[in-house]
Amino acid sequence: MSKPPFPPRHPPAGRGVPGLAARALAAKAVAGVLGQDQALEDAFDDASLEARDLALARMIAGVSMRRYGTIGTLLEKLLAKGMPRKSGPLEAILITAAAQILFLDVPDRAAVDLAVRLARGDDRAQAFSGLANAVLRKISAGKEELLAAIPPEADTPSWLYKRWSAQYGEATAAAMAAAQRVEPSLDLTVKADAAGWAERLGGRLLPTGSVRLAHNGPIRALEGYEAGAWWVQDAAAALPARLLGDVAGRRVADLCAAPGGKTAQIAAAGATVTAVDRSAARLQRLGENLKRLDLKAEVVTADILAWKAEPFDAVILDAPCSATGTIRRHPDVAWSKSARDIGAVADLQRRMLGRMAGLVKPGGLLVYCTCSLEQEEGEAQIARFLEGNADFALEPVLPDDIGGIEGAITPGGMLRTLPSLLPDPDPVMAGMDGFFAARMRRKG
Ligand SMILES: C[S@@+](CC[C@H](N)C(=O)[O-])C[C@H]1O[C@@H](n2cnc3c(N)ncnc32)[C@H](O)[C@@H]1O
Repeated sequence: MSKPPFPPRHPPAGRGVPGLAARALAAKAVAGVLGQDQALEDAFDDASLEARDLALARMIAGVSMRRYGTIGTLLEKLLAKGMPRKSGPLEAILITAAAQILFLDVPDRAAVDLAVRLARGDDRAQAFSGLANAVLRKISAGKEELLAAIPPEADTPSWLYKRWSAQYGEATAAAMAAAQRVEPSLDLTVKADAAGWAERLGGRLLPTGSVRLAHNGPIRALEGYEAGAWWVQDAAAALPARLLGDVAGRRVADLCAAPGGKTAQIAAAGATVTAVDRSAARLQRLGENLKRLDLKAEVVTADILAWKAEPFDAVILDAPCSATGTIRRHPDVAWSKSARDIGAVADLQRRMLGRMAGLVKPGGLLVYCTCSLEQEEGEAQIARFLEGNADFALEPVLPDDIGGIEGAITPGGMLRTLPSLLPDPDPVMAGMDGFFAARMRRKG
């Protein structure tokens, strides 16, 4: 599908028409991802909507991106002449309206009417408001039949699906694509008494130690948030720091640390942590998170490609990556990345890893991790690192390190979680992000 032109000129706020402002914001957010590679979440940062409308806009935009492949295929089928050119926000309006009709509990009539109003309110889209009305009514009238003709993998970009089939095999790629179509649960890492918090919050204690809740409302309203008893962290994201073992009393460097999920884990485990990140804004969030959790770390704003320090007992490097493992939580990532991005981040990761040897004491541990499903950013990086650093040896991940999920350990002894792991009869309670981690020890 073509990308919507920019900037979309949406009507001011649709004052007086209930629900219009939420739809306008959802369409703007989707247009931002598709046309400008903006992160979906950034669209909601400065939005001045009431909490209810903001939540609705987020939900509509989220499902629009999660099911963008399906919706795009349908629109291509129904628009005989393709998406009209120079139609401004029309495409984003259609995508977000189709998402409501097909996947949300919103009256179809309201979704269609508000989409037509939005189109009429934009000088580039208004000529196509009749077309929008006709297409959306067709979707509403034939939804079951239209959806039945689209395969589940349509919601994963084909370049990515091909890579996953080649890396993991067709059946696993299909299971991963299917898992990403479901809005995931909320996972928490707790400071202490995970079983007690699972019970108190009506959640479930996972074998890995995380607490899982079927919750998609505001986080701050949950018990224990203000008291700093837990933080939000996908079950898979909580595993790499566990590979450091017992860090109590150790000096540990957390590199590429913000917003601090792993810093909090390591500090809560009793280590003296140095958290390094080059983004001051993200480190500010790390500071706020640690303050709420009543945890401490030395915080350093620096580029780790240049940063020097006395060697540590252990180092964890959570390198910047293509983030393809986070698509179930951030479905926009699927549509804003390309194969080229993988090559670029892999090169940066290689350079970062190249500096790690000097930061680990003899006998100390190095854990490298990324939230990517791409082997160039994982297994291949470690193979290259070990080839060039004979004083490091892989220390294989053991089932006990990760709550016994043997399916997450590669034949080579590295951690490789997939969205299709942790199956559950309730799809919302299933799955985990795609993460890679390897543990290496520097010879003493
Ligand atoms: C995957 S995120 C880290 C997530 C974090 N470890 C956590 O668990 O919450 C990657 C981080 O790398 C940081 N980063 C990217 N390039 C960097 C560099 N050259 N030096 C230091 N930090 C960098 C980014 O600012 C970003 O915060």
